[in-house]
Amino acid sequence: MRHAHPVAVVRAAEAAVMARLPAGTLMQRAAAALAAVAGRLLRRRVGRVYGARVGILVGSGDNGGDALFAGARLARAGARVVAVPLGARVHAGGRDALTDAGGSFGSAADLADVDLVLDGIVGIGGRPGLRPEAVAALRRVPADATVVAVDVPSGVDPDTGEVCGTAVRADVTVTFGAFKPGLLIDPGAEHAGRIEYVDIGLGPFLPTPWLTVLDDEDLPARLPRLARTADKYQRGVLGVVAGSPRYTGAAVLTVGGALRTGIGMVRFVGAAEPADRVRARWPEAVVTVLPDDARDVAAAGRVQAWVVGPGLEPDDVGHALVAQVLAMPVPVVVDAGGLAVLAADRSLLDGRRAPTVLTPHAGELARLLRMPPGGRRDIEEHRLAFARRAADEFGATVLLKGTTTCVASPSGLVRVNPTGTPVLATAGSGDVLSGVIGALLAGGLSAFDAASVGAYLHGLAAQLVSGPAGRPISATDLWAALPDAIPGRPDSREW
Ligand SMILES: NC(=O)C1=CN([C@@H]2O[C@H](COP(=O)(O)OP(=O)(O)OC[C@H]3O[C@@H](n4cnc5c(N)ncnc54)[C@H](O)[C@@H]3O)[C@@H](O)[C@H]2O)[C@@H](O)CC1
Ligand SMILES: [K+]
Repeated sequence: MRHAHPVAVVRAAEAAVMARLPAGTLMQRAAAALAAVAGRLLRRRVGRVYGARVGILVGSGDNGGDALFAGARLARAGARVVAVPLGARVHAGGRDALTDAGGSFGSAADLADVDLVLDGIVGIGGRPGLRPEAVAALRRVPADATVVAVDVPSGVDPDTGEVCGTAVRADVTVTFGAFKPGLLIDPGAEHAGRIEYVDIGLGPFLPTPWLTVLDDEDLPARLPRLARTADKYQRGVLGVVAGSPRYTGAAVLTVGGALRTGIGMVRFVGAAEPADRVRARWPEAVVTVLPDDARDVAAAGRVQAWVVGPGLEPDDVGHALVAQVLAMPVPVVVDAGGLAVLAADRSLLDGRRAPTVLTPHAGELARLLRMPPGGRRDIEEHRLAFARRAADEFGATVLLKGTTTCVASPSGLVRVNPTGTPVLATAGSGDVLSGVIGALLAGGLSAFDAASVGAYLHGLAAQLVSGPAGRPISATDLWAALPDAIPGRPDSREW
């Protein structure tokens, strides 16, 4: 599992480590690793370091210092290194090291033919946005040069991923001591490119992280355990309240997402039209058709978790359905039309003790939070902050969909999903996701695990069907790929 720490935490850990080490040790560790990555990239690009052309964009702080010391190492290996100062001063030790090693200082015009650029304009000490001289220098960097950001791409807010104005777009970001949240969340994540993490020894001084990213190896231990003796009821039963006479497909997609994630049974509860569609496509689902006034959802039978909302209309019937489901003392996923009902009547969450997972995209969250027009854009630019705020305000686990899906728990933890792909931006893919999360909840996962593991599997399934070329997919393609996205469970050996 990767984890990230905000700047204030990284600074405190750095101070604690620096107090125990000779001055400059951390910067040398950072510079050595940075030079190693740059050397590798140069060998891949031009076959060697000797004679390769390297430009360094140097700001006035220690980020520039890292870049200059790394540049000195590359110059000693024979690279032709030119540094372009962009601030009021440059790191003195780094300046001397570079010139001693045979590197030089020049102007932005000297960047015209570089193979690789080190972005040492600002790191964790920078405010978002770049000054005009930095923007002008970036324009002189050849479009095909390899760009390596030092610690963070300059212009990206390391704590939030926010970008205001121009920011460096890196091929690789070499980050020191800890991932910063802004490297993992768009738009910052997109600017960071591939991230190379360098351990400079901060580990013992970092607190338990509140922001994490699941990796492949984290999955098996986080999936519902499939005990040898479990019957279908013990394995988990999910209730799905979805679809309306107008939107019938959402019900089919949600039930399919749940069944293909692995579950004991799905009980579908809804209006006659979606119920017919579900019966026809998923004969394994147990279907209950509700009367027109939508009374008595609970009479459908016992379940361990509910999904409510895909394809529901936020009318009186929708309200009655969401109210009944949220009144039951089991975990509930609220999606789509269910979120619209909640936005209009937040009191439906009053007194609820069992876990709730809300799965809005930015527009739905703006309505839930009753933001003024433009709220959606605000949320997209500050995804982390709004996901956490909503989790706190609603006392629910909030999965904010988007370019980087963030899952926030009411206790302040966040998981950022690494498997998202733009091919998932297609109608119905959210309905499948709610079924996946519902199945994991019914299987006994916590709300936070169910939402974050669900997002992970959903993204991986999309990647599997769409392939490395990113072939277009439709939501129903995810059904077939879900079983392949689910790794072996730890106790599968029992079989
Ligand atoms: N503190 C440490 O222990 C270590 C720090 N390291 C490096 O040091 C960096 C932090 O260094 P600093 O604290 O000196 O801060 P930075 O170098 O990140 O930036 C601060 C400097 O940039 C200027 N600045 C701020 N915002 C700007 C903007 N938008 N445009 C242009 N200039 C701007 C400031 O006036 C200041 O001079 C890290 O990101 C990392 O690269 C590494 O050497 C590892 C060890
Ligand atoms: K930088």
